Amino acid sequence: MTAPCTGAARAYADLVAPTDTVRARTLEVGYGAAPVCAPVSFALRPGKAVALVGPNGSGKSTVLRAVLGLLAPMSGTVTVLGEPVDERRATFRRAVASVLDDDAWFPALTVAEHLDLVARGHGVAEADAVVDELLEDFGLWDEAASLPTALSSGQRRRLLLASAFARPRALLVLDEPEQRLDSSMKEALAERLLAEKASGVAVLMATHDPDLVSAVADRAVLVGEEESPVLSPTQAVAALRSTPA
Ligand SMILES: Nc1ncnc2c1ncn2[C@@H]1O[C@H](COP(=O)(O)OP(=O)(O)OP(=O)(O)O)[C@@H](O)[C@H]1O
Repeated sequence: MTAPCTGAARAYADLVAPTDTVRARTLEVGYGAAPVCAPVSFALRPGKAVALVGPNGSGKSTVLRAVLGLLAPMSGTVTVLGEPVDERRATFRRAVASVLDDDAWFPALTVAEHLDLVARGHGVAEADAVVDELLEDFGLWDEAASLPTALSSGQRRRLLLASAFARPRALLVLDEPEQRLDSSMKEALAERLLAEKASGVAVLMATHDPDLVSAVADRAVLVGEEESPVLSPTQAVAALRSTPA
C-alpha cells in the first residue's frame, strides 16, 4: 500500500507529475541582472494549448527560450515531460518541436529537401508521404524545388512551420506562428493545431492573434510587469484586443 504523501513528497510528486508536458513555477527569465518580466507560472497538459500573450517586448519569446533550454532560468523552475529542461538530452529533443523567430537554412537544400531531411533525421518511416502532405497543406507544392533564398518571407515562414510537423513531437513550441501568414493559411494553421491537440500533442505558443487564441488556446498567460494569473481564452482575447502589439 502506498504511504500517504507528506507535504514535501506531495510537492515533489506534483512537480514531476507525468500528466504535465510543461510546468513552469515562478519562472524568472532575462538576459542580464534583472528579469525581463514578472515570474511566470503555468502547467500544460498533453492535448492542451497555452498561449503566452502580452505587448511587444514583454518577455514572451524569452519565456519560450527558457522552456526550450536555450536560456537558463534566473530563478524558479521549468520542467518538460517531468524533467528539468535540458536540450542536450536526446529524449528532450525528440519530444520538442519548435518554431522561433529565426530563419536557419541550409542554403543549398530545396524546400522539399529541407522537409525530407527533418523527417528522415527524426526516423519518420513514411517520409515521402509526410513531405508530400506538408508541401500540399502549407501551399509549398509549386516551390518544392526552390531554394530558401528564392522564397517570399511568408513562404519561408510556411516552410519553418511545416518543418515542425515533419517530425514526431509531444510538445510544439511556437513563437508567433501567425507571423507573415495570410488569413487562409492562419485558419489552416489553427485547424492543424486543433488536430495536434486531438492527437495528444501539447501546444505552447506566444501570439498576438486573438483569433488563434480563441480557436486553439485552453488557457493563456499574460506575460508582463505583474505576475499574472492564468487567463481563460476569453479573457486573453479581451486583453489582446485592448492592448496594441
Ligand atoms: N538576446 C537578447 N539580449 C538582451 N535583451 C534581449 C534579448 N532578446 C530580447 N531582449 C529584451 O528582452 C525583453 C523581452 O523580449 P522578448 O523578445 O522576450 O519579448 P516578446 O514579448 O517576445 O516581444 P514581441 O511581442 O515583440 O515578440 C525586451 O526588452 C528585449 O529588448
